[in-house]
Amino acid sequence: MTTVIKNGTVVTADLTYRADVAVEGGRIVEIGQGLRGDRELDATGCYVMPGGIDPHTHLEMPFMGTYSADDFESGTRAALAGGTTMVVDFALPSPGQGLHDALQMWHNKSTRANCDYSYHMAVTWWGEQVFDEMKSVIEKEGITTFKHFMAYKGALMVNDDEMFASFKRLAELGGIALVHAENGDVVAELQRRLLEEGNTGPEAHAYSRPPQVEGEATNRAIMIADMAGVPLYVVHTSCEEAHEAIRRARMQGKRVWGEPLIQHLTLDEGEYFNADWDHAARRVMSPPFRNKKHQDSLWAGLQSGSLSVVATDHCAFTTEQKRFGVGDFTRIPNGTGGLEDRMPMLWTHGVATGRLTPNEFVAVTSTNIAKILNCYPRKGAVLVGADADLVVWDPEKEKVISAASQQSAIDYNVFEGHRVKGLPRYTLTRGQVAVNDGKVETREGHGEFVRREANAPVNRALSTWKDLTAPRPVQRSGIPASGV
Ligand SMILES: NC(=O)NCCC(=O)O
Ligand SMILES: [Zn+2]
Ligand SMILES: [Zn+2]
Repeated sequence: MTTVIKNGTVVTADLTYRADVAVEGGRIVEIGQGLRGDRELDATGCYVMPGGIDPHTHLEMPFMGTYSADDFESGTRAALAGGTTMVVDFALPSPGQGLHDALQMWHNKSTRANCDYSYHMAVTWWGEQVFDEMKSVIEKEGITTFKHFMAYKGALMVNDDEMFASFKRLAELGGIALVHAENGDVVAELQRRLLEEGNTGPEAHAYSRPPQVEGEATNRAIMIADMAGVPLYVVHTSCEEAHEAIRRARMQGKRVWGEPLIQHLTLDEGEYFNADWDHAARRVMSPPFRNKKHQDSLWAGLQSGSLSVVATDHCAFTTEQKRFGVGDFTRIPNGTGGLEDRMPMLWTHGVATGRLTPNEFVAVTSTNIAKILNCYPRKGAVLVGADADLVVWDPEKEKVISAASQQSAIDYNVFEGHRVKGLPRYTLTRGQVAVNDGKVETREGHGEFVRREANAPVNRALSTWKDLTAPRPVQRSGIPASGV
C-alpha cells in the first residue's frame, strides 16, 4: 500500500520546496509533483519534515530508589504525539553488572515501543569486563555511544582515571564518548553543607549545582577527550560556562557537541522558589534550570552552531515519587518530562520568535543528531530510501499544554499552561500513521531497534589527525633511539 503526503512543503535541514512524498514498506519511495497513492494525507498549509529524534531519554529507568514512570510504551506514545519518531535511551548497568546483561534488560523493556529507538551504553563502573565488552557492544550490538556520569557520587559517577581509560578504549573502537558534566565531588559537598544549614527544600537542589560545577566538568571532559583522541558529546548543556567551554573547543577544531534541553531553553530557576513544594520538586533535575543569561547563551549557541541538538532528558517521576524528598532535597528523584512538548515548544519559542529558521529547527531536532549517531540518512532525512519517519507540521495548530490531555503517565507537566503554536497534523513512524489529523493512533510494539555502525566520518577524521600529530622520536645520527 502506498501512502502519499500531498500538497505540503518539504522542509529539511538544508532545503525548502513544494512536493508530495510517497511512502511504501516503511520507506520513502518517491518525492515529486502530483503523486497518487492508495491513501492520501492532506498536508495543505503544512511542512513535511523528518520526524524528531530525541537522543536523551530515560524510560523505566531505575534511579534514586525508584523507576522513572514513563516506560517505552507511554514514552514513545508521548514522543509520537509531539512529532518525535525516534528516541535514544540509556542502558544502565548497575555496579559490577556486565554491559551485555544490562543491554538485555533494556531490550526486554523496549519490546513495547511505538516508534524506533536506539541506546547509548552507560559506563557506571570500570574494570576488565567493561573494557572487553565494549568491543562486542559496539561491533555486534551496534551501540557506539557511551555515557559517563561525572556526577551522582556514590551511585553512577566515574572518576577521571576511569573516564580516561574508557575514552581511550572508545577512541580505539571508533565510538563516541558522552558525558553528564557536573563535578560530583563538589556537588556532594555543597549538598552536605546546605542540609547542615537547614536548606532542605527543592530550591537547595539548584544551590547545590551552580553553573561552575557544570563549567568545570565540561572543560575537564573536553580536555580528557582531547588527550584520549575521542569525539565528545556533552548532554544537557544548561549554562554559559559549559557552553563557553564547548564553543572554545569547537573553535579550536576539537570534535565536541553540546546538547541543550528544551526545559533549560524555556523554563528558569524561578520555578524552584515557588511556595508550593510539589511545584518546585516536580522541576528538580540535574543540571537545574538557570536564569535568562544562560538561556540567551543556549539560544545563541543553537543559532550560531556552537550547540548542535535539542533534547529532553525525559525522565519523568510522579508527584508521589518526588515526595520521597520531603525534608531532604537530595532524595527528590532527579528528572523532568518533555518528550511530547519538545518540538511544539521549540517551534513556538524558536521558529515563531525568529531565533531559528524552519531548516535550523529540523537540524537541531533531527538531522544533526542522526549524523552524530551515524544513522543518517536512514533517519533525519526526507530522501528516497530513507525510513518514512515523518512529521506533517501544522504551523497554525495551537494548544495549551496540560497534564490532563498528555500521553505521559505522570500527573503533571512542567510546561503546564504554556500555549504552543505549531503541532503535528500527522506523524508517521516507518510509514505507520501514528498521529492522524491530530488523533493519537500508536501501535504498541511497532518500534524497532536501530543499530549503528562505529567509525563514523568524524571518528575517522579525528584519528587521522591524531595519528598525524602524534609524538614521534627525532632521528639523530650516531645516537641510538634506545639505550645500549
Ligand atoms: N537529568 C536528570 O535530572 N535526571 C536524569 C538522569 C540524568 O541524565 O542525569
Ligand atoms: Zn544527566
Ligand atoms: Zn539524562
